[in-house]
Amino acid sequence: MSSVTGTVTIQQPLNYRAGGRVQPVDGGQAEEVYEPATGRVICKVLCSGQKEVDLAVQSAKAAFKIWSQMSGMERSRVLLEAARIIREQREEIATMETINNGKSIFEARVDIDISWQCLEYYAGLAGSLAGEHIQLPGGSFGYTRREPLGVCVGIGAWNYPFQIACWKSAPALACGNAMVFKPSPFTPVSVVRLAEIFTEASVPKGLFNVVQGGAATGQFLCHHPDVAKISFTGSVPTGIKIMEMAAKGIKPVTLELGGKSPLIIFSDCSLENAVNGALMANFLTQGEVCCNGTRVFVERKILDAFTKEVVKRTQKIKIGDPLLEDTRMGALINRPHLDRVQGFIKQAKEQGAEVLCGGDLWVPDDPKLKNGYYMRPCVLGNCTDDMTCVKEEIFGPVMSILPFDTEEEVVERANNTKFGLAGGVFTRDIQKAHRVVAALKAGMCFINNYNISPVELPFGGYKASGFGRENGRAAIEYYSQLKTVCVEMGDVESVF
Ligand SMILES: NC(=O)C1=CN([C@@H]2O[C@H](COP(=O)(O)OP(=O)(O)OC[C@H]3O[C@@H](n4cnc5c(N)ncnc54)[C@H](O)[C@@H]3O)[C@@H](O)[C@H]2O)C=CC1
Ligand SMILES: C[N+](C)(C)CCCC(=O)O
Repeated sequence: MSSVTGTVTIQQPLNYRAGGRVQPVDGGQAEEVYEPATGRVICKVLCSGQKEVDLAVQSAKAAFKIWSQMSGMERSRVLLEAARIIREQREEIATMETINNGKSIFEARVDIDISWQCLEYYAGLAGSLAGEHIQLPGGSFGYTRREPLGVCVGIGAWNYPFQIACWKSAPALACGNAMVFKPSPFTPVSVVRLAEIFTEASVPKGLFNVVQGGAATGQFLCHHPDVAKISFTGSVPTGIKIMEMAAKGIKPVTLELGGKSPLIIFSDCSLENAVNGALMANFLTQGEVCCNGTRVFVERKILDAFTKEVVKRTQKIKIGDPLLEDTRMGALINRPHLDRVQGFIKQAKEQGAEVLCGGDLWVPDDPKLKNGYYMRPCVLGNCTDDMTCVKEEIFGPVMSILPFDTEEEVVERANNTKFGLAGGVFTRDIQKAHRVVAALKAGMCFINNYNISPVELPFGGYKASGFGRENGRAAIEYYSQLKTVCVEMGDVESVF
């Protein structure tokens, strides 16, 4: 693949089943796939119908029979090999991700590193997944077996296409499950590469399959009787629908949904670290990150100093061709989304917020980028808790600054949201730091940093941000089930 923006087209089929790329046997509605940096169509994706979804599930079911019988150590070796191949092909995968998503190559490389680290981590756990032995009276005993669930479905969002697929498939496969994955129709490309890598690493054919499509394809997957579990990353409204469908089949679900997370900056922080943290919390992947700390609460004493510095640094963010080495912000995912983000900024102004920098469209000099979906990262001042920009997830590069006076007040305001994905605090006072994160109603909290992703740590939400966890040991619980075996060593003492 040539790595120049504006040149790539993709011809190969984007479904993956039984160990190879295939065209779907039914459905067939074609959706255009864009390169956000240029607005160019790079391919068309064919949405899968019910028959194709069934074939993918049957293929996974057949592979499950083999994979689930292998030992954890055997599975570990295969996953380690997949991690090695991803590492080896890091540049090619990151380039593909940048072309299809619009994020900078700098960030895409980090995403791919987190992806292979995730596979390595679960490969490491696979060999030690086990039940326990429990002694009972008279020499009898019981034991538990940690068993896989079967065919798991993964449904992904478009902001971290490859990484989301790894966060779901790595623990699923480590536990002995098979998977059918459906990426967002906006970013169908890189996940098929992951499927090929699993095959190259010698998983049984059909263990990891990809079906392409939107809501209709997703519904066929969720309703399929042979699907044992659904892990979903996406918006709250779709999460609700997924849970309703899962309820009909009594299928367990993991929901990684949206957020409107607070970042609390106390006056006793290191200002430089806090400013860096606020940029990390708001501007990765053009702000299209579920756990972003978009409500930046700043203690009034340092409001001016913090605001001045954060605006200065935001204005310096290099926007441009995402495949260039020095670009730090690329293009948003598509035109409707860019318009939506612009709409939030317009509404914020109408409601009394002040645009301290950015928020307007970025107009490139390079003619090949002129139809790309760029905007300047935005900092909003003069915000209040009741404004739409402070309440709703914007999913774009828009930070809202909110002054506060006391710890008690800020904790209450930080928790005053339907969401609960993440939260952060910057302070040098260790007691205060731990006290405040303990009081935050959010699943992923950061002290003196933000938006880093060690795969060893569980990630997931409270409240409307969902439930279940990805990463860390915790994810094992969501991809396995316990069988209890009770063993009698004596005679049966019948009641009858
Ligand atoms: N908590 C987390 O880990 C993350 C959450 N998100 C959230 O995702 C949203 C943005 O992603 P989008 O792709 O726009 O979300 P979305 O909810 O529109 O779509 C997510 C996925 O669900 C599929 N889908 C849509 N309707 C469906 C249905 N009725 N049945 C089955 N599948 C269906 C889509 O095709 C896509 O693959 C944001 O709200 C963001 O906060 C995004 C990334 C990470
Ligand atoms: C990698 N990280 C922490 C920046 C974001 C992960 C969650 C998401 O998929 O939005």
